[in-house]
Amino acid sequence: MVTSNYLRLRYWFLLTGPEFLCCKNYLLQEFSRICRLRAYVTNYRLRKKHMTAELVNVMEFQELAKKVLPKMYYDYFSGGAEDEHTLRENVEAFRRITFQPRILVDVSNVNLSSTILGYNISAPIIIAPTGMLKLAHPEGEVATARAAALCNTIMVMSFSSTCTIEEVASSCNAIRFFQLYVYRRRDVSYQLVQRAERYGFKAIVLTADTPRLGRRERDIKNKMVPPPLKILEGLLSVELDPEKGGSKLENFAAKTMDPSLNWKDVEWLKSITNLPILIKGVLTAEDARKAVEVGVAGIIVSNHGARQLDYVPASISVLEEVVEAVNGEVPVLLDGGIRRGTDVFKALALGAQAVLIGRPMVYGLAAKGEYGVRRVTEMLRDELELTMALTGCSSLEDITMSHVRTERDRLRSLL
Ligand SMILES: Cc1cc2nc3c(=O)[nH]c(=O)nc-3n(C[C@H](O)[C@H](O)[C@H](O)COP(=O)(O)O)c2cc1C
Ligand SMILES: CCCCC(=O)C(=O)O
Repeated sequence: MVTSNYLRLRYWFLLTGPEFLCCKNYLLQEFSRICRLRAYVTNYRLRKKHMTAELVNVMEFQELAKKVLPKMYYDYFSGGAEDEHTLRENVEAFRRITFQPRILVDVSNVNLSSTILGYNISAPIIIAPTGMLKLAHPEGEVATARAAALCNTIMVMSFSSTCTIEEVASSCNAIRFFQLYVYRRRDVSYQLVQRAERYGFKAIVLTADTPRLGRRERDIKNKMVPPPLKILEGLLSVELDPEKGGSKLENFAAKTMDPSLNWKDVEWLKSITNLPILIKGVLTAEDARKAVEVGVAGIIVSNHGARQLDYVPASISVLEEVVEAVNGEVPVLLDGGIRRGTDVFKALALGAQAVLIGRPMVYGLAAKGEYGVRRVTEMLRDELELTMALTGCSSLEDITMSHVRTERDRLRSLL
């Protein structure tokens, strides 16, 4: 207990130091200084020790992230809702899809380049919005954006960011989309949409699966404390209930998120921005049709990395029916559980135009900063390229449903 509190303080001070220096007590200040120093040294040693070891896949980044992060933060990043059934399913469902490769196809040139909403990217692999990245690395969202720029891909910046829109925008020339949470204080969401547009973000990604935060029991146990969200500086300050136990993040979300958000609000969003709007969190054909009807520019099939409602299906399991319902009217993207280039291929085969990657990017960031995010992106891209070569696809257009065998196919063949 004492050790875990000590660790919590140690890393809290390391990452958010200046905010805490309001403590009047001299002893506490000294304690904080020593804690930060010790955390810095420990972290540095751990990073250095693993710096030389070659990591060969994104799961190894997760192992390294687990070693370098304090438990509270690793649990926040890696955890899911309640029993974490969907968390496991997101990964397992990919494993149940197998390949039907074609042979004797000329694959001496494999082309992965792709276009999303008119923006050219090097591969259909983009960075999902993930909140509070300074808990993973002191350079947080800025390092992530720089990696996106180097890999020539898109970064979706989270509304729950520990850097400001301006910091991220001025850090590099990455193609950036802005993920939006609609707050009870609509003026806060309004202001941030305006700023994103002004600072060159290319699309708004409206997350629609979070009227309330899912029950994340690891965060409850750890009494997860969110860091200051710099993105909200000057716009909103939230007083967390000191008496309330459990996850302070949950407390924060309950105070900020607008649970009344509904389909009509997409009209409101369209009225305040000229940017294309993608809707994130679609899991059914019905909602996909509604999204098309209200005029969104794209759909992201997602269960929020299994962090919201447990026992929803793995996102890959519902992709086919969403794609059928959308009938090519807008692009369909997918996230959740992608850990291999083979997973990316499977999603593309079932109709996704691109995929978003959440946790692996965070693990890359935690383990090796900007370089780690770049390596994760490159690893997935290289694996996708190899998968294409070995299935007989030299371009993304060549990838079809006939290259994979799903559970649906297996059931059909039994009839
Ligand atoms: C630590 C963490 C923070 C997240 N924060 C956000 C967020 O701020 N906004 C959002 O729309 N989705 C958020 N997500 C969900 C991701 O955008 C994405 O849907 C999910 O991570 C994909 O699953 P994967 O982690 O298995 O790749 C978060 C996910 C994680 C793991
Ligand atoms: C209050 C929301 C935090 C970011 C988020 O969406 C997540 O942790 O899944």
